[in-house]
Amino acid sequence: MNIAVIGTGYVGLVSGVCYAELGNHVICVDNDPRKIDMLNDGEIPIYEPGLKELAATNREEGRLAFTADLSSAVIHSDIIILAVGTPPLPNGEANLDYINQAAIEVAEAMNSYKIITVKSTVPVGTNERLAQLIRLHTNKPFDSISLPEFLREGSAIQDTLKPDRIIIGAECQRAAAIMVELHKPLTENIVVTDIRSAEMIKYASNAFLATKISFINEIANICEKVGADVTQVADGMGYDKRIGPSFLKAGIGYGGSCFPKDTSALIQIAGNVDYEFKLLRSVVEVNQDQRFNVIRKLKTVFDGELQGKVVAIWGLAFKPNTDDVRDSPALEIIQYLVDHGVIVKAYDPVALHSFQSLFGIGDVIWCNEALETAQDADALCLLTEWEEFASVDLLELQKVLKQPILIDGRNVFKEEDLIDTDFIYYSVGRPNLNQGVKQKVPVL
Ligand SMILES: NC(=O)c1ccc[n+]([C@@H]2O[C@H](COP(=O)([O-])OP(=O)(O)OC[C@H]3O[C@@H](n4cnc5c(N)ncnc54)[C@H](O)[C@@H]3O)[C@@H](O)[C@H]2O)c1
Ligand SMILES: O=c1ccn([C@@H]2O[C@H](COP(=O)(O)OP(=O)(O)O[C@H]3O[C@H](CO)[C@@H](O)[C@H](O)[C@H]3O)[C@@H](O)[C@H]2O)c(=O)[nH]1
Repeated sequence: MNIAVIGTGYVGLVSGVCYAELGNHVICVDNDPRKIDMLNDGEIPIYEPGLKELAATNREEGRLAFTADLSSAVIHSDIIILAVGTPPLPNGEANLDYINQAAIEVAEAMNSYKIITVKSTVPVGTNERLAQLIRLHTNKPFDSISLPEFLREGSAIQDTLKPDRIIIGAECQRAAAIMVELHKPLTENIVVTDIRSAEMIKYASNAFLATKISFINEIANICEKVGADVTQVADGMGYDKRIGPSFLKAGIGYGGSCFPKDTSALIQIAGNVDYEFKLLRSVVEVNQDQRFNVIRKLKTVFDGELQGKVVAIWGLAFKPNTDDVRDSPALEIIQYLVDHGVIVKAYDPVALHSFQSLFGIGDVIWCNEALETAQDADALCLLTEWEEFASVDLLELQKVLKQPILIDGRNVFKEEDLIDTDFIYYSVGRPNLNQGVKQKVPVL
């Protein structure tokens, strides 16, 4: 098939490259000419393992191209995939300006029948509204498809080439059949639904996963008070097939460009039809507070006095294997520390540059290496579970810190890792370790 993908963010780029990998001819379009120049120079604007190599192969083999010329991409394609951003508005609703604009541009460029597919996450009813908008700008025939995307950053290629399922929301059976054919090589689990249900499946899935995370974080908070270990609890729960083991990692709460925005948007979608989504409101509230456990633990070890302390931060991205810092919990944690007179030293193996631009010059000491960050710090907080941190020599780390205080926001270390160290160690939902395993202390 000839496919035009509009928008070269995570979703547009990864799905464009993967459709090319399946043997289709793909033109990826962006209205940011710097992105297109980078892509045409063989660079990839985002950090995503394996993407650069896969893009290069498909370009070399003539199946993948990048352009800022939306019209010519539309003219030469049978399927148009809209993958532009739908970021949150201040009230939590999805901002549909980009997708409206992209739809109009596509309509104005149309020269013949097209299948117009929406991969962006959009509120229920948006596909129908976009179809009306398109009809106002063209008299050429088209069919609408809702094709929600479920990839995760950091494992986006694997998620796209081997998805758990493909959801195709369609009114027209012929267009649905073409989309089924396109995705057949990826999975047997292709579910065709009506358009509104497809739109809802995306929000419901993200909201459910966010609920699992807030649930386990609350269990972790209770574990801390009753002396249980949340990692063992989650493990024990996960064997129940009805529960499953995934998304039960307690930590500092979820971040990223999707869960925070999509949970807020779903609360708004419900509110717009006069339904208060109480459960999801609580999920968001729990998540918002969870990150501050790191601060509460720091306050406890420093007897409430943070002013003038040097705190090292390991990990800025909202999860490992991405340089995306959108809605990363690290942002608020660091801002709080800076606002309360803490000298913050921060490091991330990949996301440092995206993060730096969000802070004032001189607010934070940015470091290029993990141990250098910890040097002479009064405490170290681990906020993203990058592989690199798990393999650090803890005796070496203890030596460079001014005080051996480690707040592990992601439960990276195990009790046995701390044997022979003098760390005062706080993690999430597990017994605190005071001076290695020598003394277990009551939890905060
Ligand atoms: N990031 C993810 O992991 C992920 C996963 C699943 C679904 N989604 C959803 O997919 C959508 C895209 O997310 P993203 O993170 O890739 O977005 P993004 O904001 O990173 O990228 C969007 C791109 O679209 C371009 N763009 C905007 N308007 C355009 C236009 N008129 N013509 C051409 N290009 C245009 C922008 O320049 C930008 O490069 C969102 O709705 C998001 O919720 C994201
Ligand atoms: O057990 C867990 C799992 C995840 N997280 C956190 O949850 C956030 C999101 O993680 P993840 O879901 O792996 O990454 P995303 O790339 O944001 O992917 C989510 O959001 C995408 C955008 O909608 C969807 O496509 C994906 O299916 C959905 O998993 C991160 O901050 C993680 O640290 C936890 O705290 N505990």
